[in-house]
Amino acid sequence: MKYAIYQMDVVVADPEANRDKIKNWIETQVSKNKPDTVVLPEMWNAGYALDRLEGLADNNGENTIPFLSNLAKKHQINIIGGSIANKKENGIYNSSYVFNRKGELVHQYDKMHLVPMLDEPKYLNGGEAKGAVFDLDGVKMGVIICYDLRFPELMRAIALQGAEVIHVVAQWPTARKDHWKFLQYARAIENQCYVISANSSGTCNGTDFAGESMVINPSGELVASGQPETESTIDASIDLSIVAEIRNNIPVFESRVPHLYGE
Ligand SMILES: NC(=O)CCC(=O)C(=O)O
Repeated sequence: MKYAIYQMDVVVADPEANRDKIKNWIETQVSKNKPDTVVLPEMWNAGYALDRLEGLADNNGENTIPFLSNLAKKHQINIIGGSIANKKENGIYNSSYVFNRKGELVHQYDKMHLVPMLDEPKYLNGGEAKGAVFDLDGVKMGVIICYDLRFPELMRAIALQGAEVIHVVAQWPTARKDHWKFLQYARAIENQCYVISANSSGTCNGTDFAGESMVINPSGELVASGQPETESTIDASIDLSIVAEIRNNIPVFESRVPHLYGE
């Protein structure tokens, strides 16, 4: 499966400009490399303009869902749609949508762990749906959002449901870039799955975002990565046969003893 990852400089507080950027970027990728799957970063509609989200957030995906669905269908690509600020009945969420090649919405997820260091708990509601897997081109996959990466329980739950590829969509700051990188290696190794991330670059309210989006294989080897702090595209192909191979050689899932973990 061929991937193109958009390590995007999100235009703060300008959803229309960001939709234009994404449309142009997808059209360029399709004409250049014909990817099977593209990945977008976190909060790409508004960035971290949290105090202005009342006016900027989408309403239950009413702009984002048709926008991404049409692009997926038109170009026959899968889209891991990053995430957006999204207004629902009882508040604003950080919501992710995933579309298959037919433009069908196959998965949605609201970020469950809100990041205190970026003030999310003050402005957003946390999602309450259980982590779940979806299917793209016959492959079981998952998606988590940025700060979720610090909670191994969530990725483990998704891997236990059979995910072979887990995406991390992010706006992770440069200030903690080593955590960003090492946690992704750890999650890939412990869950013996591909970890594929799309981080943003650029700056919002004095916070610089790290870039360095990554593709890590189930053995913990780096397949591809983006430049630090620079808008760019990461192209990578993944070989799914490695997942079964590593899971056979080091049978971590069979060696688990959950009844002894005191949960
Ligand atoms: N957008 C985020 O969730 C950032 C997470 C972060 O800054 C951290 O975990 O550190």
